[in-house]
Amino acid sequence: MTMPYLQFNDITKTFGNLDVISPPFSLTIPHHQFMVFLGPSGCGKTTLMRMVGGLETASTGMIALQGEAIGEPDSRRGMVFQSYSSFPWLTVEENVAFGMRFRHDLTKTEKRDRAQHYLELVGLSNFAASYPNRISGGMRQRVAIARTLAAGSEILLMDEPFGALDAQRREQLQVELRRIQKEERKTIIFVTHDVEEAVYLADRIIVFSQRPASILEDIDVTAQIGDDRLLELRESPEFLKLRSSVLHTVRAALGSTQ
Ligand SMILES: Nc1ncnc2c1ncn2[C@@H]1O[C@H](COP(=O)(O)OP(=O)(O)OP(=O)(O)O)[C@@H](O)[C@H]1O
Repeated sequence: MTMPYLQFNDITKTFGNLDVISPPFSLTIPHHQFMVFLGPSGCGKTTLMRMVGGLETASTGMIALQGEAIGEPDSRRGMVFQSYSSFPWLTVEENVAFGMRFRHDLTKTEKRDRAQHYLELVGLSNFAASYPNRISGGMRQRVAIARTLAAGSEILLMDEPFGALDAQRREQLQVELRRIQKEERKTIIFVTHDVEEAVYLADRIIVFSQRPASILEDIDVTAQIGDDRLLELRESPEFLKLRSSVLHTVRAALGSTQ
């Protein structure tokens, strides 16, 4: 039997008197899966993600990565949040290189090559020497993604990373992220409120109930719309059908009838 890659084993979480994850939450995420967590505000998605990152501990239960309990944050698990705080006194390339500061296995030249490779991947080669306050919010988000990839994280934990972007940049980054995830074979947990974004990006969507969070639905997106996410797919009948059914599930989670 193969070892599960990332496994939530009977997790519960309480903050004081507040039950955030309950009943015990269990989920297995295979290697290289693009997983999207979708659910009402405040239901506990971020808390679950922070647990994978090692920033929060479960009240009961365990999260295991390849059979080993998750502990302190390390560079295997990289986090990208909605608002990225870059260092204004470092260039774009230096900000990306900063993600590799603990990679003592890499020489200075290798770090530089890697930084350039990932900047190219996110389409920012021409801005390597720019300073963060001279580029747009969307570009800064790409810097954050490049930095996390350059660090060599095999799991990307992304908490509404595109939330603050305008629709056009958001769509562009969705396309790029999906491409990078497939090319680099990353495992991603991506939190969003946006159903369209969820369906476009995900191999699989977990829809959460209101707090305390439990799984309302586990949707195999790839089985329904395939692996190849061309932009045109968003207008296809199968995409629209799935989007509408996910929307209904999310509305049901909020307790409204329509
Ligand atoms: N450190 C903490 N101490 C006390 N309560 C907390 C703490 N962290 C989170 N909570 C509470 O736990 C609940 C779940 O929060 P969480 O951020 O995980 O939700 P979420 O589903 O990610 O919400 P959103 O989509 O709005 O970001 C919220 O009610 C929040 O106020």
